[in-house]
Amino acid sequence: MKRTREYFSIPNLMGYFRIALLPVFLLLYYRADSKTFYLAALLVLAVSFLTDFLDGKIARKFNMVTDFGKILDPVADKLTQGGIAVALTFQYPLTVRLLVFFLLKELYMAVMGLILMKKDRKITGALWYGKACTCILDAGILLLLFVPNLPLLVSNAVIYLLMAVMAVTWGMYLLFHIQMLTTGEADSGRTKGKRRGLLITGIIILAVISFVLCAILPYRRQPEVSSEYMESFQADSFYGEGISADRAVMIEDNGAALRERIRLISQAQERIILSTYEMRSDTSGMQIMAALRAAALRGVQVELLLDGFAFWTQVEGNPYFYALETTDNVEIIVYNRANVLTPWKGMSRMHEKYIIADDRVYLAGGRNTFDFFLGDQEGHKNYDRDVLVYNTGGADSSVHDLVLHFEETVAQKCCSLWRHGKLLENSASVKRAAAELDRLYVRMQAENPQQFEAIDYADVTFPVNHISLVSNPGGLYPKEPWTFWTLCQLIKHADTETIIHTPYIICNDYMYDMFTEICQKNENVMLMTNAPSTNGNYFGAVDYVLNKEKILDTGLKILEYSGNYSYHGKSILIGDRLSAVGSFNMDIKSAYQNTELMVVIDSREVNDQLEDIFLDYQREACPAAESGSEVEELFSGDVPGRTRMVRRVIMWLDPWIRFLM
Ligand SMILES: O=P(O)(O)OC[C@H](O)CO
Repeated sequence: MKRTREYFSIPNLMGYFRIALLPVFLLLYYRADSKTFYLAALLVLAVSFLTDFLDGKIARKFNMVTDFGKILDPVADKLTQGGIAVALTFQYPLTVRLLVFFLLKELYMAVMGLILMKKDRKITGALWYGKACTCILDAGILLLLFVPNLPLLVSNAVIYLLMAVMAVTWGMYLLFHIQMLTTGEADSGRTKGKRRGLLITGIIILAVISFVLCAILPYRRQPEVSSEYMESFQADSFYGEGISADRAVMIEDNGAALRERIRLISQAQERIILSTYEMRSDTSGMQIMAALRAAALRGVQVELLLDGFAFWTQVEGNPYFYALETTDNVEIIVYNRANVLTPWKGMSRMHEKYIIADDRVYLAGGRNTFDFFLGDQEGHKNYDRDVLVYNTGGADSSVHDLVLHFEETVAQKCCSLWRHGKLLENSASVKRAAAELDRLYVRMQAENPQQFEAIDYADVTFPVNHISLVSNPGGLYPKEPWTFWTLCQLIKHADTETIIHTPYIICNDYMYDMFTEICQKNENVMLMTNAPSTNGNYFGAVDYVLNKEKILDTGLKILEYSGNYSYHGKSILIGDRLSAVGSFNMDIKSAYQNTELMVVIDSREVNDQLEDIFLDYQREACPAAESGSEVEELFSGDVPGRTRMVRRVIMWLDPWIRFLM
């Protein structure tokens, strides 16, 4: 009778109620595709927390503390924590790993608790690290739960931090338990704790310094171009006699750039290759993913090559990319995946941006795969450029060279297939993301059917004499500056009017010398770059201001672009035949660290088209003044405080690490 009364005491009934609330919370959170469901789920959780807070108080105040209650309360706590972790997997797939880790740790704690109890070992003093871990875990989980749609970088960082905190705590518990089992008691004293704390802080500081040095030092020296490569260069090979199999046209408008990508993907029959430096799951990125998934589902082989740094900030942990990757016929390949254990490899990036459909058509240029570059998205825009190349059917088409280039790139050791466990594949967030991509594709077809229609590319492209691809050597670490050197040789060789458009210009001495050499031979070399106020890249803006005199001293005629949006196009007009378009910025990173791809087109018509485009931009540009007040402008009152602060930090860092910027 007493037992029955214990089971049904008010605090214990509150404990059952808490457990009963769990499925309600999970159901609401799972269905939370609108604010109402989401708030309802959070309300249920709040009621559960309140009940937890009150049941102990009631038990103590009204003398209702029972042995059964002592077990029920922590069980309800753990179930709620576990339930929250499960709920998080609906939104953030990576929390599956957190959940597994959490369960393993709790299992260990339960088993060790039983062993210690059996051996009659009593724990004296509070285990501060256990409490600290619970606090940090709760704070992190509540952050993930209450702040929906956190940037991926933040949610990933929180998840990995929580796992690291759990791992450290687990390690400390392990030492504690060993001590308990061997000596029968364990010291949780403050002095020892303080000493251990200092040691850990010292180790962390040392690790951070070593990490930074290892990441930076390998890139301080930049290699020269080998004589072998120089000897292999033949300027004439960039020009063609007669008409080649390729036809080409510049794609200038961001809306057209998205439409042409969708058309190209939806018309592909056998294979799509997409190489992109950065891809996001925003409006345009989602449309590309939806189209790629649809293509894969109809049997087209889809290969997506992503850079390893952007992969970490945009892809890892993103349910839409998991949904795409789990689709049959899709392979996601990661170039130099960011790894904290090998910081010396970290600075080499895959920066090429191109998409190929079968052996028929490709787009290559400076556009990344997100809203700043694709589609007409409100509030997001950069000006940029692709060249669309159409193979009319001949064996001499550059599309074959590009496919070969892709295959050589992904065959390198630094490229790996993205693999993840079945656990993630089957998580609710991934399944939901796949369904969302499929619905989006149907909607795109209904709302914008024209972009799915086949067009005769011959009608919209110009004849071409020859197309050559220029790229840097493969491998990680600083590379010979093949692309920079080759472009400079072409400019030198042509000895005619040349206009370079680059969003940023950050040069080392070799690059300055090369420009000086070019300008001594050819007075008509103009370079347009963003004015500091228009430059979307903090490093680019600051370094330009600091080194403007040096740039002007080379003899280059500099124009500063100050239109409505930041200019991101990377192209060169060489005389009246050659046009180079691609990913190459006139900076040290593009010259020595990144993979880059420039498409050099010999075609008077394409050259004319690019010249008109250049003139349009140049109307909104002014010649750079010898010395200006740019430094003050970077920090003027109109500039938002946060931007000013970032610029100040970069200004201080620039002389030390400009080779990485
Ligand atoms: O703006 P992007 O896409 O040319 O990338 C610039 C980065 O610094 C890569 O080197």
